[in-house]
Amino acid sequence: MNLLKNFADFGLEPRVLQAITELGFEEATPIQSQSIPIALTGKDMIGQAQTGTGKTAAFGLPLIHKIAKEEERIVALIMTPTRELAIQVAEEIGKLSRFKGIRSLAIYGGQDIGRQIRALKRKPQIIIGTPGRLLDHINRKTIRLDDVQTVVLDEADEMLDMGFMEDIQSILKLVPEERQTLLFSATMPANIQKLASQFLKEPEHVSVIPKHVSAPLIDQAYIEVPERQKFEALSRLLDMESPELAIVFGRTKRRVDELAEALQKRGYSADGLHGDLSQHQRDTVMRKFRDGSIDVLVATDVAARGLDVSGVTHVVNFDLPQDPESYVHRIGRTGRAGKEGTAWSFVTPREMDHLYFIERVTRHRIPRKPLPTIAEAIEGKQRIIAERLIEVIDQGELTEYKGLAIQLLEQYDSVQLLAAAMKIMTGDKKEASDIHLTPEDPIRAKRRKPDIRSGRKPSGGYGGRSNSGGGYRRDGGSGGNRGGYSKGGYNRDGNRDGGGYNRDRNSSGDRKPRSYNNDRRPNRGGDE
Ligand SMILES: Nc1ncnc2c1ncn2[C@@H]1O[C@H](COP(=O)(O)OP(=O)(O)OP(=O)(O)O)[C@@H](O)[C@H]1O
Ligand SMILES: [Mg+2]
Repeated sequence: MNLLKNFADFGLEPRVLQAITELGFEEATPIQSQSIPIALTGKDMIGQAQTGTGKTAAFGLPLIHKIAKEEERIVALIMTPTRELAIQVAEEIGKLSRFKGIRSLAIYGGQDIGRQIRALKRKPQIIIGTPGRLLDHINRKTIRLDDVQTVVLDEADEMLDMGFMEDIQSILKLVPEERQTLLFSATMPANIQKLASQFLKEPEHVSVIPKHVSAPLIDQAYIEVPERQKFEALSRLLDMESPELAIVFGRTKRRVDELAEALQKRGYSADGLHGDLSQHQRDTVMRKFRDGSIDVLVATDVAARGLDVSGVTHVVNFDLPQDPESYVHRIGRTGRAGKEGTAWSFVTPREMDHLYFIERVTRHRIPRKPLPTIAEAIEGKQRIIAERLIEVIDQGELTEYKGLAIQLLEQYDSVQLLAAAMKIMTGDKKEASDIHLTPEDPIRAKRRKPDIRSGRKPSGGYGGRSNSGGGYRRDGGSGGNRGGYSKGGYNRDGNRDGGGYNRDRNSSGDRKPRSYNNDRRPNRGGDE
């Protein structure tokens, strides 16, 4: 197959190409090369490619190309499992359709419905929404789907897993039969076939799974650590590596709250994100993380899917995820768009079997790494302080401090003075004795056939690593560096629909089984 890499060769209209150029996309990623021509023909398709390899534009560009600016009806519907993802996808669609003047709108729970109804009056052609709130609008007759020509299910497998099957069924019943349906995710567990056979017509399958991992973009490792030492391990890792931005995944909402608080006590700039926060709180945390006013985002799996924040250099699984799919998506929050990233997982001794299970399903061996020593942590912290000092010297503007500096140097030794300044900069972090984390029970390995995940291509694997086959060139090649592409303004994050939903444990610590039952359905009461 002769794959096109140049966006201009797809026959996309000039105003769409202009947006692509503006975003700094120099060439199409493999999933884009393969999907765009198929999507343009109007056929149904299933697209699978690794995290961070541009699936949004893969379905977004053909959609935008086809819609006429004058259109006043909703002709395209994109569904996502979480609110932040709806917001983020809407942002990306907005950027890609900017010069064409297409109107798109995000519709999600937790936001004032009146505001959404007013925005709908501006006649958007593309709706990006979470299933619950979409149904709400459909019932209120504020959204009509009679004219929808294209439906996209982003993170389709997760929507199933969250119990959205019935909602999706109800929504799709209202969309004309002769529509085009596209389904995208980095993971395709076997149950996705059920959804596909029900909603898609003779779909083309596009699967970009690299055969050889020449240079993984995500450096994965696990650290065996007893439950009660996890916090110390995390502190040491953060000190040693000083991530630009890090996401730390915890199993439950309670865990996230406690961990975020503990990190703050220790002087880290951290905050928590989970489904029990108000939408306003969720938005605020995400905005702070995006603009760098916090460096550590502690989150439940609400942040595992689709979230695209540039500058995330590290992902830490403070608690191992239950599902291998979740592992793949969580670590995929780093190593995106050709950038490198690091992903560590804490594994308690009793969870080693579960780690092997994740390795088997993802077909990737995760190397073991020793717990960083205190000396390494201190060294890391000091290195960062030294770098900061040098940066400040380079910036100049020190005149007003110089007088006092000279005075002090007359009385004290220079090394001693500098050491004292560095000690202050290190911050006065509270001891671990002040930190309280409720222990989590170990996750037990589930039985599942290794092949179950891969849908059509059992020979593949979705080890959550990008490489030459997966996406971008990492050697400064044209795809690897997005040049002047903006870091994204406000909310471009992922997030779950149901505020009360928890795949994690609820605050009282009960484990929610990961199966289809009503308990696991998003609690939309008061949320949608
Ligand atoms: N052709 C391209 N060249 C450079 N950057 C791109 C290109 N296409 C998309 N991107 C950027 O890459 C990043 C990741 O894209 P996107 O979020 O669509 O990934 P994804 O495949 O959907 O990942 P996930 O599985 O985690 O949802 C985004 O910031 C996007 O703007
Ligand atoms: Mg995505």
